[in-house]
Amino acid sequence: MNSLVFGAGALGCYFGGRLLEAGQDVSFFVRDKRAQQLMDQGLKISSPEGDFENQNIAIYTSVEQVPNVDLILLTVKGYHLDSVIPQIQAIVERTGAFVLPLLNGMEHMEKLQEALGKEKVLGGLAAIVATLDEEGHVVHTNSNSLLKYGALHSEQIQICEQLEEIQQRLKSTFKREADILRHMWIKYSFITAFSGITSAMQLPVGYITGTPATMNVAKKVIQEMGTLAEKEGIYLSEDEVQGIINMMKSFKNEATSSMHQDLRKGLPIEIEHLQGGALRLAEKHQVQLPVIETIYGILKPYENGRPEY
Ligand SMILES: NC(=O)C1=CN([C@@H]2O[C@H](COP(=O)(O)OP(=O)(O)OC[C@H]3O[C@@H](n4cnc5c(N)ncnc54)[C@H](OP(=O)(O)O)[C@@H]3O)[C@@H](O)[C@H]2O)C=CC1
Ligand SMILES: CC(C)(CO)C(=O)C(=O)O
Repeated sequence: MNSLVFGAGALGCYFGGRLLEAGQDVSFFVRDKRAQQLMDQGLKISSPEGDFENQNIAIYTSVEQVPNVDLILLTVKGYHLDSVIPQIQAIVERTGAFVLPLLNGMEHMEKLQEALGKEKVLGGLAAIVATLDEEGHVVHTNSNSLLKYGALHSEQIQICEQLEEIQQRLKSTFKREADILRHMWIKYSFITAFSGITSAMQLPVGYITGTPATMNVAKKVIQEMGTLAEKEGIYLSEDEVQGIINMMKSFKNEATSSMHQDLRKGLPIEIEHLQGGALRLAEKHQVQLPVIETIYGILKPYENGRPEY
């Protein structure tokens, strides 16, 4: 299988690196600055699952350079999505590749399906805590990594089977899920609470789990996301809702969301893609999400980085 990682940030380099390590044919679609950095420094991963380094990765910066690929791992941020869709579309039209998006959230799914056709877009999510350091190397900080994927159309069965075959050679866990949309909604519910509240508090998760009033806010966000999931045809059981709450408790007190980390660094945040996306879906279904709406309102000024005043 020949894969293209579109967006060589923390997630793309981590999973792309693991696929390379397993002997897969992998290339990276990047912008000029990142291309230079990867050519100068190579791809490096520092991880509890094992360090990895490759000094000679295949890099493309224009759609015309991309060879025949079977799978595109889409690992840009939500706020990049609209600008990359035409490029993805051009690659898919020429190569027939399937797209496995690993972005948090759900709004990208409909946009990608509209642009590429439902048969081309798999379901997927990533559970990992990773970031790029100042040299552009991946730093993976939790103990393991998990990539979940699954078919959303009968034409995707074969590519899922091909992904399953790779698993035994991978240091990361790639897990095929029959009900991938349910898993995506669980992750979306978790991240909407986790990212929104850690960013609004500007404090790590221990201040959610250790403060009953704040934990109550998290529970309300998760309940609101449950209501939304149900409107989208995914019923989250009480056990699943409790599982999402437990997920928050499983993090070390000092851990925090990537949104909070980005906010601290003055970088853009995925507020529109995550909380904004939930509100747009709520409007479509005519439901109210008052707690998410409040968090969205508090964080919106930080959307493009810390405002100067
Ligand atoms: N990091 C994590 O631990 C996790 C992240 N996620 C989700 O995964 C997604 C990606 O996150 P993450 O990897 O952290 O983000 P990063 O910011 O590290 O990476 C995104 C990459 O996309 C690249 N990109 C943007 N536009 C283009 C373009 N036009 N062409 C090529 N490359 C482009 C950026 O390149 P450039 O350098 O040029 O800006 C950047 O390297 C997000 O939705 C996030 O919420 C999910 C689970 C865990
Ligand atoms: C929770 C975490 C770190 C990993 O799944 C994540 O997705 C994020 O903070 O954006």
